[in-house]
Amino acid sequence: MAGVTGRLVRGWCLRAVRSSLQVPAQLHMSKTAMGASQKDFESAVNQMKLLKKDPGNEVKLKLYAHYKQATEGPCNTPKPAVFDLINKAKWDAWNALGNLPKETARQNYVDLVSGLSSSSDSSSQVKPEADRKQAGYETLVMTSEDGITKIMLNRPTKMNALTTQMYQEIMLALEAASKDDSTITVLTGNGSYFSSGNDLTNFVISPDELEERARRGAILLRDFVGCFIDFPKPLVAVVNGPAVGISVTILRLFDLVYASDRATFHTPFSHLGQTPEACSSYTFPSLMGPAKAAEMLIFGKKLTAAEACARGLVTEVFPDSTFQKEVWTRLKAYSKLPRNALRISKQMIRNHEKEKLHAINAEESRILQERWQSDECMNAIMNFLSRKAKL
Ligand SMILES: CCCCC/C=C/C(=O)SCCNC(=O)CCNC(=O)[C@H](O)C(C)(C)COP(=O)(O)OP(=O)(O)OC[C@H]1O[C@@H](n2cnc3c(N)ncnc32)[C@H](O)[C@@H]1OP(=O)(O)O
Repeated sequence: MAGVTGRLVRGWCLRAVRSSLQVPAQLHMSKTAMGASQKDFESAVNQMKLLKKDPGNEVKLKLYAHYKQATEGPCNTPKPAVFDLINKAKWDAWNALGNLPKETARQNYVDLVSGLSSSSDSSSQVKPEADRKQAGYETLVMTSEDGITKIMLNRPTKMNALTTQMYQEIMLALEAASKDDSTITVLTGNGSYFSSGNDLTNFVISPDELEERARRGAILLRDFVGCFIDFPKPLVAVVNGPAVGISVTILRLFDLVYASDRATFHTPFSHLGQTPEACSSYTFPSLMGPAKAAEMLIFGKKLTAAEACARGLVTEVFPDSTFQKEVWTRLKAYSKLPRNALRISKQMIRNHEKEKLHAINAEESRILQERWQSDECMNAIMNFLSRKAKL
């Protein structure tokens, strides 16, 4: 395996802390945080060994921190060096708990494990409707009003970068929206960004996991994009700010794309040692011609909203100061149109290409699976995570 991969993951000693690194997707800190006995805690630690599903780094860190706090008390070890990314992230998470009492940390750990166990009991990937409402979404805000279901990406402090959990929640949200009684479905972002694309910390893994994680990543990508290809109702992107990577390429699978004049459109795949996804290797050249598509997808040229509109990727651009008001007024009017007519017309427009898009999606995902294991890709991620490079 590539040397740089080893450096990237140095310190993420999964086996040593295995029991403390598995955290549920639905985290609920106990309000009665003093109740878990040492026996409950030990049993929770043992339960972790049986879990198969990886909940993602962000949640793993939370459980790691509570485990350390419960067993060792407040963090008083030296802060790891800035390039020791994994150990620094772990140290930060533990240190952030301050003087949280050991008993509270123990209870929180038990609660976390219990949530994870119940979520991993579910064998099907898509939960029944009632369950989903109960579980809610951690990374999205989903609302339904005036015939419009709005799915809002909700990690504003991370520029709505897409974690594994987020991809999964978006798929669940789309599935729910496809079945609800709304007319239109909207995807937008909370905060200043629409989305900064794939969360690059998704790549923080141990070297021996790389091949398997790349394989699972490719399946996730294929399924995620597949949900957009098959989405049966009018789908609208309300691009409230800059969009990067997959949050740009996916736009061609929407029926309307409204953008603030503050939005930019950036696909820096080559800079990241990666290649296009979301069918953009086919949809972009057919939309804007191969030369303009190459400028974006191969050379990573960042477009303004006006340029993206001129290339047909954006339907209409609005001044940022009136963006929300104008867009939602327009969408509310559209949502009063006959629902079935809208749906059937959308399907008539989209159905011609569906099969082809699924084949392209599968091929792009396969190619990315290889790219993610390359030195080029790992070096680029390393540079971003160590703050040597920004787009
Ligand atoms: C399984 C499916 C895979 C699909 C394949 C998809 C591919 C892609 O989407 S490729 C595109 C990937 N995205 C990027 O390369 C963007 C990386 N981010 C940046 O270059 C910058 O963060 C920025 C230009 C988007 C914003 O810069 P700035 O305004 O200076 O803000 P910060 O960099 O300080 O960001 C605040 C905070 O958010 C974190 N963050 C932002 N984007 C990402 C990201 N994509 N991945 C991980 N983290 C991200 C950033 O690290 C900061 O975090 P803190 O330092 O903890 O505050």
